[in-house]
This record gives sequence, structure tokens and C-alpha cells, in this order.
Amino acid sequence: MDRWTRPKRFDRNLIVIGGGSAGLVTAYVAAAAQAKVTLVEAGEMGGDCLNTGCVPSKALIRAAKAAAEMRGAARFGIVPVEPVVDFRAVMARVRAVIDEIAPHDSVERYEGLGVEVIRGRARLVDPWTVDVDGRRLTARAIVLATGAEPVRPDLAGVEVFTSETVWDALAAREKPPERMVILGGGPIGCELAQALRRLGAGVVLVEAGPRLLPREDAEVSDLALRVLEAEGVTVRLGVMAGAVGGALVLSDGARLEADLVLAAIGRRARVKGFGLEELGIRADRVIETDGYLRTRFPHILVAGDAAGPFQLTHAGAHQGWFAAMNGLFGDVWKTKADYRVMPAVTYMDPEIARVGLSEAEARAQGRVFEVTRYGLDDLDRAIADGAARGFVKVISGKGGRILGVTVAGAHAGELIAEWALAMKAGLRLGQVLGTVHAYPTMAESAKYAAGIWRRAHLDPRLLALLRRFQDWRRG
Ligand SMILES: Cc1cc2nc3c(=O)[nH]c(=O)nc-3n(C[C@H](O)[C@H](O)[C@H](O)COP(=O)(O)OP(=O)(O)OC[C@H]3O[C@@H](n4cnc5c(N)ncnc54)[C@H](O)[C@@H]3O)c2cc1C
Ligand SMILES: NC(=O)c1ccc[n+]([C@@H]2O[C@H](COP(=O)([O-])OP(=O)(O)OC[C@H]3O[C@@H](n4cnc5c(N)ncnc54)[C@H](O)[C@@H]3O)[C@@H](O)[C@H]2O)c1
Repeated sequence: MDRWTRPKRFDRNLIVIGGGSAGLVTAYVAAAAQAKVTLVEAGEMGGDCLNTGCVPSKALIRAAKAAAEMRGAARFGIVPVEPVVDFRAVMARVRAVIDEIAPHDSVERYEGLGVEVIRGRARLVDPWTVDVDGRRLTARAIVLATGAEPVRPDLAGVEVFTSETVWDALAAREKPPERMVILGGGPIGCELAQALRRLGAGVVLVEAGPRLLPREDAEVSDLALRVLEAEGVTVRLGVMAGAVGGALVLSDGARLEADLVLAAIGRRARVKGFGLEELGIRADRVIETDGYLRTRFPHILVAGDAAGPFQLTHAGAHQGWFAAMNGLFGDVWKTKADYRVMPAVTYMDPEIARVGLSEAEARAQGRVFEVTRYGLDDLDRAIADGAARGFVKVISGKGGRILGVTVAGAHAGELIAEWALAMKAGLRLGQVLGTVHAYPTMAESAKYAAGIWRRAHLDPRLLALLRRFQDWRRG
């Protein structure tokens, strides 16, 4: 720190580098706190989520669902049809959805909220000064919200696309690829494998580890595998892809012909080329921070994918509040980023959603816990909807304290919100059970899961006593 002299005055309270979900929220929160804040974005406003991540993937998934419903209509007594997929029109809609959402993240919107937005590449010159294409700005605090980029596999001679480039490659095609290889069975790989398969692509999904979605419990991975295979995705587990003479060859010797190779093998923080090394700010897969999101300089903070560990849009937005507050007020008052209740959803069909601990995580942490399962094949609404597959799995502690919930099933991404609220509010399973849920809804699954937990905790002595009492009352 002694190498640099702190300016006596600053022209801004806060500079935010990066206009993705994390940077946008950071800037907005700072402006709401009446700070003079400047947001610098080198590429597209909205970052990864809007332009190459959540939004295009969810739009594609919706089109794929329409195709799957047409194929699967027989179970409703409707003659099924093989959909004619106009792939150009599908990709045009994906683009149109991005364009329709773009105003939410636009320069105009944020300027209206009191944020100064500068389009250009930012570089840290010293711990308080940012250079944007030759223009120097100073600020009391700086938030790095520079996001993450896809990890690229070492496949010499093979053209490999990533989530950053695959959308243009798909949009340029008349038809979905007949032979698509997707590397990586995480959320991106699983979501896109199913969606593109449903739209008519031939898909081989290659996962180096022994199961898909390795962050989830094994039964979730099994469900994802069964679903993908049933829909015609070829899943290869436990193999690595390599390149031999420009062709894709798996570690078991299988040679894969591919029209399009997509790597979805993880994402790492963007850390190069904007002055971090020169300031000695350490970074590997993410930029190193403390619990307050501060780097080794307490006034330089990080939010979003660049900070990790979640790499989710709403996690970045959540961190944005802490980064803005700790950046603006950290010298007098600071607060640790709170991750206890962080939902995550993989938008396969059925959706897979979790908040809090998985069973494996509870075990790894040495927690005393119990597992309650409720099968959605029992739920009236799920049966009526032809969606009677999946489960709710609750990890609970003493007295029904909710430690974590996984929901795998139709609308799981919506259902997890109730569990997130329950956890945030410190509600126990008994209170979920005591809440009236409308009939017939998928949300009733929460009440039924809580009911199973309750039944497992009934006191047999009290039941015996009650039985005797009722017998006595009959005379
Ligand atoms: C295919 C796919 C699907 C996804 N689906 C979901 C989902 O359904 N739900 C979910 O929660 N998450 C999802 N994600 C993850 C989500 O997109 C990211 O977690 C989120 O976008 C990260 O936001 P961020 O603000 O941290 O970074 P980014 O959105 O990457 O924003 C960083 C911004 O910083 C800019 N920048 C970088 N360096 C500089 C510099 N030196 N100067 C100026 N600007 C700079 C970049 O141009 C970029 O716009 C998905 C990701 C992918 C790839
Ligand atoms: N619905 C969502 O919330 C959503 C959707 C997409 C992405 N994301 C976020 O984006 C991030 C990145 O997603 P992702 O799916 O790219 O990464 P990931 O890290 O979640 O999964 C990558 C997978 O690739 C495997 N892998 C690694 N190297 C490999 C190789 N050489 N060959 C084959 N497999 C290999 C890993 O074992 C892992 O299963 C995630 O952290 C996730 O949080 C979220």
C-alpha cells in the first residue's frame, strides 16, 4: 500500500467495473445511498446473464419444451405430432427475448437511477484510480464486478465453442446440429443438452466425473441422467475428451464426430488485463476476498462471478448490496455477505432446485440431521398435470429446523422460493405444515413433506394415551 499515495480528494464515491448483474445492483444500491457512482462497462450492458447466459438459455429451453409437449401429447389423449422445428425462428425468438429484456439493464435506465455509465475498458492504475480508455477517474472505493469466462479445454485443432460464442454459431444455422458434443455435465451442459436434443439436435454429453450435476446429491444426478437418456441424449460419464489430429477422442478411445463442440466445463473469474496483478490482488478461479468481499485493499471489493463461489445471477445481485455498502461505509460500519439462504436452480425438465444444504454437504459438515422425502408421484396436481415425477427432500435439524431442501420436479424453481423464505425467516417444518396451501397446487408438496416429518416425530406414548382416552369416551 505504501507504494501508492492515497489522493486527498476523489471525484467519485464509487467506481464499479462491469455492468452485469453484480455491477448493476452494486451501482444502483450506491446511487440509492446518494453516492456519486460511475459504472464502467466494456461490452454489452447486462453482461453474461442477459446476453449469453440465463436469458438466451431460458428462451431456448422454453422453445424446446413446446416441442417436447407436442411429442408427448398422447398422455393427454391428444394425437402427438413430431414438431417441425424452424430453427432460425427459434434462434430469432431467443434474440428477440434478449432485446425485450435489454432495457432493464440499459444505460438509460441506470442513468435514470442516478448512475453515471461510461462505455469503455477499465484498468486499475493505482488503488484509487481507474483508467477508462485514457480517461482517469478516482474514487474512494472500487468494486470489481468483472464476471467470469468459460474455461477452455485444451483440444488442439478442434474448433470449440463456449457459452460466449455458441449463440451466434447456433443462430447462423438453418437446422440444429446433427452431431453436437457438449463437454461438461454441470448446469450449462445438462440444460443445453436437453434443450437442443428436444429441438432436434443429436447430442453427446461428455462428463469427466462419475455423475452429472456433481454439486447435487447422487439421486439428483441419477434423475438427470435418466431424463437425458430417455430423451435420446448419449451421456458419457467418467471420460475426458482429447484431440488427436484435429478429431475429438475420448479417454476410453472412442472417436466422436462433431458438427459443433460446446465446452461447458466451468467458468473462471476474468482477472487479466485490468491491473490486478500490478496491485498484487490475488486471483485464481475467483478473485480472493474476505467475508466482507474486500480484497487486500479494504476499499477494493469484488462482487458476482468474479468473487464466487456461486456464479449465479441472483448471488451476484445479492453480493452487490454488500459490496456497495461495505465499499461506501466499510471504514465505519461493515457487514459480512450472508450466503445461508442461496437458492440455485438447474432448468432441466423436470427442474432441479436447491436451497441450503444437500445431504452430502450436511454429512461433510458433520451435522446432526434427518432426511424427509416426499415423492411428487403422490401429489394430486402433479398427477393431473402429467408431471408426477421427482421429489422434495428436506434436510432438517433439531425441532424441524430447515437446513436445506432439494426439489426435483415440475416448477421446482418456483417451489424453492417458499423454502427459501421459510429458511430466511427461521421457520420450522411444523410452521410449513401449519400453513394453508391451496389445493391442488404443486406448492402443496411442501406441506406434505412437512407432514411426513411430523408423523415421524409423533410420540408413541402420547398416541397410546390418546387411544385409551378415546376408547374410554366411547363408554
Ligand atoms: C449458459 C448460461 C446459463 C446461465 N443460467 C443461469 C441461470 O439460469 N440462473 C443464474 O442465476 N445464473 C445463470 N448463469 C450464470 C450467470 O449468467 C452469471 O452468474 C452472471 O451473469 C454473473 O454476473 P456478473 O455481474 O458477476 O458477471 P457478468 O455478467 O459476466 O458481467 C461482467 C461484466 O464486466 C464487464 N467487464 C469485464 N472486465 C471489464 C473491464 N476491465 N472494464 C469494463 N468492463 C469489464 C464484462 O464486459 C461484463 O459485461 C448462466 C450462465 C451461463 C453461461
Ligand atoms: N441454472 C443455473 O443456475 C445455471 C445454469 C448455467 C450455469 N450456471 C452457473 O455457471 C457456472 C458454470 O457452469 P458449468 O456448467 O460450465 O460449470 P460447472 O463447474 O458447474 O460444471 C462443469 C462440469 O464439467 C465437468 N468437467 C470439467 N472438465 C471437464 C472436461 N475436460 N471434460 C468433461 N467434463 C469436464 C466437471 O466435472 C463438471 O461436472 C456454474 O457455476 C453455475 O453456477 C448456473
